[in-house]
Amino acid sequence: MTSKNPIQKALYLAFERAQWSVLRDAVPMTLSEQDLENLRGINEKVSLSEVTDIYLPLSRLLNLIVKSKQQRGLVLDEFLGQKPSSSPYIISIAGSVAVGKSTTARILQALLRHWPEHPKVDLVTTDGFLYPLADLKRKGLLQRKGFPESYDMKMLVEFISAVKSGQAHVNAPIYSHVTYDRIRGQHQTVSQPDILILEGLNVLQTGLDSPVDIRRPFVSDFVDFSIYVDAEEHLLKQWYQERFLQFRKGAFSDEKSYFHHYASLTDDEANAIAAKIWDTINGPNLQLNIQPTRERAHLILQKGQDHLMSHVLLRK
Ligand SMILES: Nc1ncnc2c1ncn2[C@@H]1O[C@H](COP(=O)(O)OP(=O)(O)O)[C@@H](O)[C@H]1O
Ligand SMILES: CC(C)(COP(=O)(O)O)[C@@H](O)C(=O)NCCC(=O)O
Repeated sequence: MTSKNPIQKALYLAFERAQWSVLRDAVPMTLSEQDLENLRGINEKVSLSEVTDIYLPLSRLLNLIVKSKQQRGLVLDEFLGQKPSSSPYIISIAGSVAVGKSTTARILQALLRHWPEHPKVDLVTTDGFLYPLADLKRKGLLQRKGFPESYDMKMLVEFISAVKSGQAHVNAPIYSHVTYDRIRGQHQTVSQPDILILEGLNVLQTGLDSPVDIRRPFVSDFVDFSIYVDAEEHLLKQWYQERFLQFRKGAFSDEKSYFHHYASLTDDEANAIAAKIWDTINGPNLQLNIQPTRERAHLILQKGQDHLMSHVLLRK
């Protein structure tokens, strides 16, 4: 739990890890060896107990919530005397840089696909909606990457609005952590999924947080269920540094990598650079723009040491 800004517990039903995990007993779904193998492929560091204790109960809860929304849609269609129409159910996942949003999103995508009510689950990350690197440099925003002003929010809102309205094919730009930039000429097409998971540090932000046009719709206007992944900042900084070291050994060795010049650093040097990036960009962004949105979420997943989930908080 982040001690500096305690969560308003009165807003939530709070579950300790053990209380939450027993809810998995009611999951009428088992994972085959192959499923487990596939989940391993998402992130080999994620433990099996994390999947069974935390993510299976969560996928069951989400399945019940999505089903009830789908049933409500059918009732509305009958009432209006119209042909069955459907719009994707949108789940958003917010949280700090390096908290594990994309890992959480990919596990949930894999589990939610198992439910017969919603086999088509797409995943989009908001990184692609960062302005291209050249624009960020031109606008002097390189040291503000990840801050609200570094995203093309108009483009993001138009994207999510088009998906929600049931448009047949909607394109999203793709971001590369290797080139540190939007990939030119490539996009991801979203074609009427049953569920869309939208993952990014900004998905709970509104224009009210920064001096931009407050009349325009926000991402959250199109989101049906929002999740915030939370952890104390000293852990987040440590996870960021660990990921930076991993990238240094892997992706940074690619000549196209934006951080290629870091590939030859010692571990200590790389750690110091990652700490500085954290202290000057990602840490301030967390404190100013991300953590203040936490209590807008329907569900908060709280992580402790080793990424283990310690508490689950569900909005009453
Ligand atoms: N459940 C988990 N168990 C172990 N390591 C994890 C877990 N989730 C994320 N990580 C690790 O933490 C780092 C950040 O995760 P990532 O999903 O890339 O975060 P984000 O998308 O929030 O920036 C990565 O090195 C990832 O391997
Ligand atoms: C692209 C990001 C804004 C968001 O990333 P994510 O939460 O997906 O890790 C972030 O990774 C980033 O580039 N931050 C700027 C400072 C840095 O970490 O290089």
